Amino acid sequence: MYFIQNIDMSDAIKFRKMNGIEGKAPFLIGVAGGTASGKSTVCKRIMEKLGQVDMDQTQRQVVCISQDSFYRELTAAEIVKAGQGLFNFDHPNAFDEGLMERTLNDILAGKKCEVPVYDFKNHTTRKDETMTIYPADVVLFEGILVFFFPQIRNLFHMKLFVDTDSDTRLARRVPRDIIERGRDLEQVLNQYMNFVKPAFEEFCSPTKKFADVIIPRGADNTVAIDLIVQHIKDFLTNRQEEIIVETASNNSTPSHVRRAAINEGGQFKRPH
Ligand SMILES: Nc1ncnc2c1ncn2[C@@H]1O[C@H](COP(=O)(O)OP(=O)(O)O)[C@@H](O)[C@H]1O
Ligand SMILES: Nc1ccn([C@@H]2O[C@H](COP(=O)(O)O)[C@@H](O)[C@H]2O)c(=O)n1
Repeated sequence: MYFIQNIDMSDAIKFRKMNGIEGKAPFLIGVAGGTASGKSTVCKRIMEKLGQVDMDQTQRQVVCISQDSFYRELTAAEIVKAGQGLFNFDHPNAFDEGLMERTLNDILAGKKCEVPVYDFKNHTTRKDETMTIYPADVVLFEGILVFFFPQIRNLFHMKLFVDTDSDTRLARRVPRDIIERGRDLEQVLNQYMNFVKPAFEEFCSPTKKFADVIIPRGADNTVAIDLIVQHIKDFLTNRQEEIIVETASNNSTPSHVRRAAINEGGQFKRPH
């Protein structure tokens, strides 16, 4: 107890970040659910309730990544089909599973990562832009098929499924795709009937059975979101307590040396 009271908390957290790379992986949470079920909104609410949204992204303890970043590059012929609403973006083959798995493994190893930014209007990733994901304690990974691929599913420490009824999802998807994703009404409805709905039934809905927590009604379900937030807070508190105890027993390394050990490669390393 004496040790704990004499430790500067901010130093302790930095030390855990340096240590965490070689020691503890971030807590990885998968958030699946049908299109427009509210996956992104649920993740946003979780981040808000944890006070993470207005924070500089290099300082965040909790970060969120979308599976949309991992749509694979299309061939010229596929891009033409996509423009006509004839490409199936809801099939598992539309994703770059390898890149997704490598990125999540890098995140679990505490590395800083560059994640593609997806452009729904052109059906491609932006060539000139990536999003930097800095090491964090908790990482949310959301998308329609995040539980479909066993190698990826098995990486999650906690699995959430956002379960919103399909009429509501369609009613949300139509205006979103027209306003934000550059589609017209006919395109959205054709794509929904030909690909989105059948693929949801074949590939997404069956993955609900893998979830630890099912969230009916998505972001409207404040009780479920509060329970999840409390679970994350407990995890962060336990981790901080471990840091304090470890820092106390490791106190031979002065704090200024530990801080200086944050190297330029974006990875935090233990001092030699
Ligand atoms: N509980 C809700 N009530 C009303 N609109 C919502 C709700 N949740 C999400 N939306 C809206 O529905 C659309 C899809 O939500 P989003 O969270 O992006 O879904 P997903 O990430 O599952 O595709 C967005 O325009 C969002 O603002
Ligand atoms: N070029 C693309 C790529 C994907 N889609 C649709 O996006 C949906 C997944 O995103 P959510 O935010 O809705 O989870 C998926 O259902 C694809 O049909 C697209 O329309 N165009």
